[in-house]
Amino acid sequence: MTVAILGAGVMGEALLSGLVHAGRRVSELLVTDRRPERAAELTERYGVEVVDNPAAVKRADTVLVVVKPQDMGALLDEISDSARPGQLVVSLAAGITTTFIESRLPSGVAVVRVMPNTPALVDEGMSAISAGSHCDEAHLSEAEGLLRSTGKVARVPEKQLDAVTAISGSGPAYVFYVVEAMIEAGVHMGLPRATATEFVVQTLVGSAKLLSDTGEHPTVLRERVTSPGGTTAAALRLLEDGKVRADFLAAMEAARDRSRSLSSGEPV
Ligand SMILES: NC(=O)C1=CN([C@@H]2O[C@H](COP(=O)(O)OP(=O)(O)OC[C@H]3O[C@@H](n4cnc5c(N)ncnc54)[C@H](OP(=O)(O)O)[C@@H]3O)[C@@H](O)[C@H]2O)C=CC1
Ligand SMILES: O=C(O)[C@@H]1CCC=N1
Repeated sequence: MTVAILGAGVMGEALLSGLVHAGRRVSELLVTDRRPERAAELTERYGVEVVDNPAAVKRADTVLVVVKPQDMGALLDEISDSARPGQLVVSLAAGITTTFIESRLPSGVAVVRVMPNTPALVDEGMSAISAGSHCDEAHLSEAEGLLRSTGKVARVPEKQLDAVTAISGSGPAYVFYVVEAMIEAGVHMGLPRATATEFVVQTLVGSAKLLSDTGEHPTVLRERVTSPGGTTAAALRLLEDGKVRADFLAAMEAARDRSRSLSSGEPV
């Protein structure tokens, strides 16, 4: 079974590396990229064959499309003549609907839409997948199996994908933003940058493990840290006064709205 990855950027490489680590034979993988030097880099790193987009689609059973949303229209036009009914096309592009993709490919091509995230690079990704209109269970299971090599996978109705994009697709960026802010705070208070970084990163890793291993609600875990009249309560009061929680809600609504607008080709 041959799998082609069209677009070998951040997410394309995460998929490639996940598939290779999961034991998929390199001889059954193909990659494409707009910049030949990037494709050559991946050949050197993974031993994978680089071809052009139409050739990749002709040779592959399953095609993973991992270009930016703004590049999807042109790419689909380029591969349309090479795609065939029954073939599976899996799109990872934010905001691009299965209807948009299906309308640009021959009828009968099965389309699955995925929203992954960058922890896929370390096999700790969270991917949501949704079926297009010509998909059967075998297509969905196939897509699920491919994504599982980069972390967890869950099926969601496509109408939830814009919210998922806002929460888990963009989510790592919010976490890194908070980490940056905490490190800067440590530096402001006189800690060496390396010390602040080590303490913040391990606090993040430990807290994530606590959430995931115990399954406890974050409110319970937060309350356990917050001693009456103590240091945490003093910090949290400031965050509440600053409406940080409300800002998070508004920020993620902005991400969801941007995801919704991408299919219509709204300019950057
Ligand atoms: N990064 C993330 O956290 C996430 C990204 N996604 C989605 O994944 C997709 C890819 O994102 P990301 O990997 O970050 O983006 P990148 O820009 O890193 O990767 C896209 C790659 O596709 C190449 N490309 C563009 N057009 C073509 C084409 N016609 N044929 C072959 N290759 C092409 C680009 O080349 P060039 O460099 O020349 O532009 C680039 O190397 C996006 O649609 C994004 O919405 C989804 C969830 C999370
Ligand atoms: O910022 C973006 O548009 C992409 C989709 C989700 C994460 N990165």
